[in-house]
Amino acid sequence: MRLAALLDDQRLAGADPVVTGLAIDHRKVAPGTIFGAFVGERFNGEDFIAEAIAAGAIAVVARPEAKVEGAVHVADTNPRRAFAHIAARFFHRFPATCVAVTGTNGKTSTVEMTRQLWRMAGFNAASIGTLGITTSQDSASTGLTTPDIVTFLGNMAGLAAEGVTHAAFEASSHGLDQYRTEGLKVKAAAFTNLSHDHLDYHGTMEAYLAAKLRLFSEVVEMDGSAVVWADDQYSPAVIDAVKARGVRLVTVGAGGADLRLVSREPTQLGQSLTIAAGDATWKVDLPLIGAYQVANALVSAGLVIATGGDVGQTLANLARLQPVRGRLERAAITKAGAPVYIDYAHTPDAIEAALDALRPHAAGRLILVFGAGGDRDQAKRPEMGRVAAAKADLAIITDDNPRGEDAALIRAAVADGAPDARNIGDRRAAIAAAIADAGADDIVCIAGKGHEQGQIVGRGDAMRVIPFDDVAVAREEAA
Ligand SMILES: CC(=O)N[C@H]1[C@@H](OP(=O)(O)OP(=O)(O)OC[C@H]2O[C@@H](n3ccc(=O)[nH]c3=O)[C@H](O)[C@@H]2O)O[C@H](CO)[C@@H](O)[C@@H]1O[C@H](C)C(=O)N[C@@H](C)C(=O)N[C@H](CCC(=O)O)C(=O)O
Ligand SMILES: Nc1ncnc2c1ncn2[C@@H]1O[C@H](COP(=O)(O)OP(=O)(O)OP(=O)(O)O)[C@@H](O)[C@H]1O
Ligand SMILES: N[C@H](CCC[C@H](N)C(=O)O)C(=O)O
Ligand SMILES: [Mg+2]
Repeated sequence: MRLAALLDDQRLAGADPVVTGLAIDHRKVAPGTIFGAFVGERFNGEDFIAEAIAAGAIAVVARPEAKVEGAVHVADTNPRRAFAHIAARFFHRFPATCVAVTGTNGKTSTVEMTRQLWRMAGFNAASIGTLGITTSQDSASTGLTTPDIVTFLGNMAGLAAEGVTHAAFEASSHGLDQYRTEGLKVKAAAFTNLSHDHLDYHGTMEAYLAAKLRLFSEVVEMDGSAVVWADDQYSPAVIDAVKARGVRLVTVGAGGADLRLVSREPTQLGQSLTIAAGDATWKVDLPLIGAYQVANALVSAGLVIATGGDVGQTLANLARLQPVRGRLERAAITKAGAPVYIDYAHTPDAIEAALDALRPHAAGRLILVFGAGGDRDQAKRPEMGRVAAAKADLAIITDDNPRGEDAALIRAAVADGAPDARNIGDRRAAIAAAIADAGADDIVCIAGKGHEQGQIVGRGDAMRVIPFDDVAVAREEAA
């Protein structure tokens, strides 16, 4: 592809070079690359423009005030957005139906369930998010929920080339704020919920909400749909944004108009749901426990239906959903007979949702092992402690990716909200203590790491990932 066509600028037609690729890190620039120079948290990408051009960059997308000599300066006051749109034109072929999910909790679960429902309907479908890239054949990890824009669009184009027609992706608030999942046509966007997380980055709940709302007010296609979980405190704000934009609104939940949750009864292996859609009422045996899984399943069904799925078939297929890795996943039964669940809860709200999900299944006590990540939102730590103290019968605070911080100080901050909790830094020892303490009627919940495969310690060059898998450790300690 040639630069003039890509930038849609005929003035460049004279000496029109071939674009070979795109990069946002100057160390990845090769001859023929378009370089995106962004002002970040740690670095100013504009400081690397000269080096990028020396390495062969033919154009630089940067703010108007940036100094660009020896390459085309694509000046834009919002270079991240401009770059995303150029990158989308470069990769150009994406799955025909792409949908995005935002919210504090439930994004990974929802994109994965959406993928499964599409697959059951016979489509070649994929999901992209915290679990990496998942198709029916394959799964590959990417590190971040939403990696950088070049990786994201490159992956999406790769999926399309493999024949994937339907893709669901997580739009994290960081990703939305930094235009990391931009440029391709989003046919439907979903909102799950909003609660305390990532305030280290966004500062206030208002700014955090605003980052998420952009998915509805700017990103989703005008002829697309917004699927909104209706029962969250912030649902009205999202619905207002959807109405202001004028895209089609689909609401789901007890207060939903399109898929209305009429009742929910726990069964031995899951829950029996009654769902009203239009004039019809459907009974669904969802093979998953917990109110939160119902929410994610209904949002997924909403996305599938909003993009053309049959209502009856989609709701019937909910009965065949497979559990999502690390989301209330039962890993083991202890010698005493207590089930051990692994969950990815790492916010106050998620801990509450996970414990509420398990409570009806515990004749005895709920034992919780949990911790908070380092170099992330500090304000959520005592809140997580408070929810744990209120909702668990025994809480054990342990380490969860201390990163560059002193692990003992992170645990102390959590303990501020849970003064009676036990404090066992070593995660394996904490899991072993919970398992040893659990009686036949008790349930153990190990929260915070879900599918993760390592304990992250240190920062920068000193960062190390020590292999650690909650599921494997729970099985070993329960054996
Ligand atoms: C706070 C944050 O989100 N940071 C992300 C962001 O960094 P940034 O734009 O601030 O980048 P920076 O490091 O200051 O550098 C500025 C620019 O200079 C460039 N640069 C920098 C150094 C250099 O030598 N050469 C160079 O060209 C960089 O590529 C960048 O474009 O953009 C980078 C590239 O896309 C990301 O790798 C980085 O994620 C960091 C590692 C991170 O930990 N992010 C987490 C918090 C995150 O994003 N998490 C969410 C999950 C949220 C959830 O699901 O709950 C996610 O979506 O994964
Ligand atoms: N709809 C929901 N409401 C409340 N809590 C939920 C909901 N869905 C999931 N959770 C809780 O949040 C945890 C993480 O779920 P999931 O990975 O699906 O969310 P996510 O939004 O992708 O998280 P992340 O921000 O880390 O990417 C779950 O293990 C569960 O404890
Ligand atoms: N996507 C989440 C993951 C947190 C998981 C938890 N194990 C931690 O490290 O805090 C985040 O970036 O905040
Ligand atoms: Mg996720």
